[in-house]
Amino acid sequence: MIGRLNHVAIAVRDIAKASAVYRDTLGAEVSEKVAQPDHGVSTVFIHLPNTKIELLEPLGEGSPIAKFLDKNPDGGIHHVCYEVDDIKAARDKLKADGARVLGDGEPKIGAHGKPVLFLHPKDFCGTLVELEQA
Ligand SMILES: CC[C@@H](C(=O)O)C(=O)SCCNC(=O)CCNC(=O)[C@H](O)C(C)(C)COP(=O)(O)OP(=O)(O)OC[C@H]1O[C@@H](n2cnc3c(N)ncnc32)[C@H](O)[C@@H]1OP(=O)(O)O
Ligand SMILES: [Co+2]
Repeated sequence: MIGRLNHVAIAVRDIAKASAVYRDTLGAEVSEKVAQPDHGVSTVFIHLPNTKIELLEPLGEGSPIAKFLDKNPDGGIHHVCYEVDDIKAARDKLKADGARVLGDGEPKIGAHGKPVLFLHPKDFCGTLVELEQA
């Protein structure tokens, strides 16, 4: 069902500082910061030849990455995002198999303008999984 690795997300407290590490120390191509108010985060994408790194910084009250950063104050890998051809078909199969789809279960539009869903980390080897429609 899952296809390409779309991105690996890293949660950070200071996205400007993290962007500088990737741009200046690691020599990567780094995008501008974009606010994603529907998701409670700001994002920066690092473009690598075979995938992307998504830097996440909390935005507003009740950000979904706030607790994660409380537990991991230096930041850390927050989720992996896999592409699927049909996100609603993937959701329905995963639910039928007993996996927990987060939120209200309806896809939201993600950072790439495509539908995304999140799956509970306890059902996927301790890793929060994002699905993005290819
Ligand atoms: C920009 C848009 C989009 C894109 O297009 O790329 C994005 O990436 S948005 C990214 C941010 N959005 C989300 O993360 C949405 C989904 N997340 C959630 O619904 C919640 O954050 C959560 C995963 C259900 C966690 O809930 P929370 O209340 O924050 O924490 P808990 O303490 O209740 O966590 C329960 C349990 O799970 C462990 N956990 C939490 N987060 C992670 C994680 N990222 N990776 C691995 N494990 C995680 C947490 O430690 C708890 O475990 P125990 O302590 O053992 O109970
Ligand atoms: Co993501």
